[in-house]
Amino acid sequence: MYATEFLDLPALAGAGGTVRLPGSKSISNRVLLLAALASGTTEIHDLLDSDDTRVMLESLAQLGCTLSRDGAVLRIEGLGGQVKQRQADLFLGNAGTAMRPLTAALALLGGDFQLRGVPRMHERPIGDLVDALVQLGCPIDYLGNPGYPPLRIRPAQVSALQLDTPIRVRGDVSSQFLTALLLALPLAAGNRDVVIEVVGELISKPYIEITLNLLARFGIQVQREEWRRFTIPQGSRYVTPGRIHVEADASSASYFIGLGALAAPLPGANGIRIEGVGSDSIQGDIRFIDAARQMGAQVDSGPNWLDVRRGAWPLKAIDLDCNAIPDAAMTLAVMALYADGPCRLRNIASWRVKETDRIDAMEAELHKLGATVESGPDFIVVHPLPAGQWTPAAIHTYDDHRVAMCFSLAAFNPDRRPVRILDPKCVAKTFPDYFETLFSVVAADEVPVLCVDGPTASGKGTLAAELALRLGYHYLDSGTLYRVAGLATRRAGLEPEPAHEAAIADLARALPLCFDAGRVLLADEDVTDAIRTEAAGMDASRVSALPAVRTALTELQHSFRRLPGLVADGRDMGTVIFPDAPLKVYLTASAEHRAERRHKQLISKGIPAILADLRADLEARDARDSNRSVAPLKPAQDARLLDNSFLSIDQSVEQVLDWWRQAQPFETH
Ligand SMILES: Nc1ncnc2c1ncn2[C@@H]1O[C@H](COP(=O)(O)OP(=O)(O)OP(=O)(O)O)[C@@H](O)[C@H]1O
Ligand SMILES: Nc1ccn([C@H]2C[C@H](O)[C@@H](COP(=O)(O)O)O2)c(=O)n1
Repeated sequence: MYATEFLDLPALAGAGGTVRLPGSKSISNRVLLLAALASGTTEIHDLLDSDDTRVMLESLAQLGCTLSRDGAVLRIEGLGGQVKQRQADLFLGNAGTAMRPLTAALALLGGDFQLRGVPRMHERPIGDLVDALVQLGCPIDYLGNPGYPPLRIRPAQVSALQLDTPIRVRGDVSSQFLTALLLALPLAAGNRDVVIEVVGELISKPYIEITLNLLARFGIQVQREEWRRFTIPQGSRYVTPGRIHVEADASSASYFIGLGALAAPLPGANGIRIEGVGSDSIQGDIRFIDAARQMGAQVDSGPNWLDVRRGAWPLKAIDLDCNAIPDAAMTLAVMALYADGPCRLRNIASWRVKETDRIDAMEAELHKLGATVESGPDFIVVHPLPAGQWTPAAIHTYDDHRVAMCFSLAAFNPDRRPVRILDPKCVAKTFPDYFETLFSVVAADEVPVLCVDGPTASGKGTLAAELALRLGYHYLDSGTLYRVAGLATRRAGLEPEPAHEAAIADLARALPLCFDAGRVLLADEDVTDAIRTEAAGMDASRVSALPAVRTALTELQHSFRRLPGLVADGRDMGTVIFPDAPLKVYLTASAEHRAERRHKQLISKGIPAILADLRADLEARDARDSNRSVAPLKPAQDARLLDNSFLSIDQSVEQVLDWWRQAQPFETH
């Protein structure tokens, strides 16, 4: 996951390949609650691991559920309709799929519970559900604003519940209220039928279908009359299915369906294959494929896979009732930028009470890209954005995972503008590895590189590693490659000198090198410390002066240039290896400061060192590195010079980040 302040997506040029998506959030949290309410052990396969499922799991554990993990399998010992802990203070983050169903279940289980979440959760309505539960006889108090969490649930007597008349609940604000009642009320159906009636037009019906489907898997056969009346038969009892599999998230699939529809195919790949969800899906958002087809995508499907390719191009404009696919429909709003006319997405009032007011959010952010957008209480119209009119934008994500994910599709714009996603870690709600997955199937014409070159002990490695962390970029410490080549040379019994140039180059070309969690492995041997000695540095400097060795290591260095970007440090990053890098920094410090730093560094590791010797060694190394015939150490013509003799590490980092920001075209509004 990218836990950076922002993530810059360079202009993307094409897509192709296979993705396997994480489990469905809606299914995961329903299954967790049902497994907890049932008697016996449920084995859940491929459960989503994300913020929203984590808060549900933590709550169930607090209530006394025993949970155990075995790889991708989670086992839950069900509570059999009882909670072990009758008092608990539960934090549910911003997970509506946890807050609503747990409210209903805990109201019926009897106990003293407080349910709270993040500030946005306290702005998301729950009054209609609470009204229905209070009408039943469950005592629930608002601890903040009436109609919204946080809540306090006090013990109710199941025998005293008012079950003679149907329980009435509104269906036109959030279908989660009905889902919550359907999941919980089997607890009260021991001696009588329990009837729920929906008031108003029920929205997001496919989510109710998921609920009914999963209830049936846990032994509860709800009788449905239209979408107005639901009867839980007398004697209903949760029965664990023993083993249950969570299919991949159909809403998450929408980004990759959109990607296949709008991205030019990569050579050798036949569009995008999505694994884990397909035509057999019980999720309503699978119908997103119909919308994508209407826009021109070619979609083939099997029971648990989808193949998506670009069909009509530009995409075709649509005018669509999106009530059944509210979450996935956000993806359509970004696809609309590539359509042949304005796209109208209707019946999406529920967007206003989701993680953020999604209608306002989408309008504001699409606007930043340069698009013309109109909106109303329950619709949005997005006009296509022609070439020449795209603006590089920093997309505010409102702590809303879907805003972050759908706007990644804007990086395919014809003007080749990069897109900045602010607070990219918000995707952790449902798809923590979204951007990593995206980068595995897309290509950019130009992956940005930030180069840091300079003499030894100037602090290049320290600076470059921190920059990579802050930007979410890959990191190449090119000196390591020469150090390992030097070590391999010694191990082969060779002197690092021109007489052995061809043999050393052969060794360098075939180095069995692997980087693993900050360690450097050479043919499975950890050589991290062995290559850091002063002698190893000197050997590295000597092999690096051999032209054939430099050529042998060029391809390996280029292979580090991967999405979303690279920070590379060395001697010739800006001059030879990545001459097109948008920012090159030449980092220096006086020999005196560098020798002192190295001295401190070695002493802190318990390695004895003499300051004067170190200074002499580093000056000798600088002289060799600067005077060799190929790729000598020198600033690139367009490099920014930074002497950090009197700067702290933080000051150097901030200075370079400042230059980096200046080199980017984003305006942060
Ligand atoms: N601006 C700075 N101020 C003080 N100390 C620094 C600064 N930058 C780096 N250092 C310290 O200097 C030492 C050497 O830094 P580092 O290893 O990053 O240098 P380098 O240029 O990558 O060296 P080499 O080329 O030999 O690999 C480290 O102990 C580091 O913490
Ligand atoms: N791009 C590079 C990186 C390193 N070298 C050589 C020269 C250095 O003295 C030696 C070790 O590098 P360090 O780990 O100290 O950065 O490797 C080079 O020629 N080109």
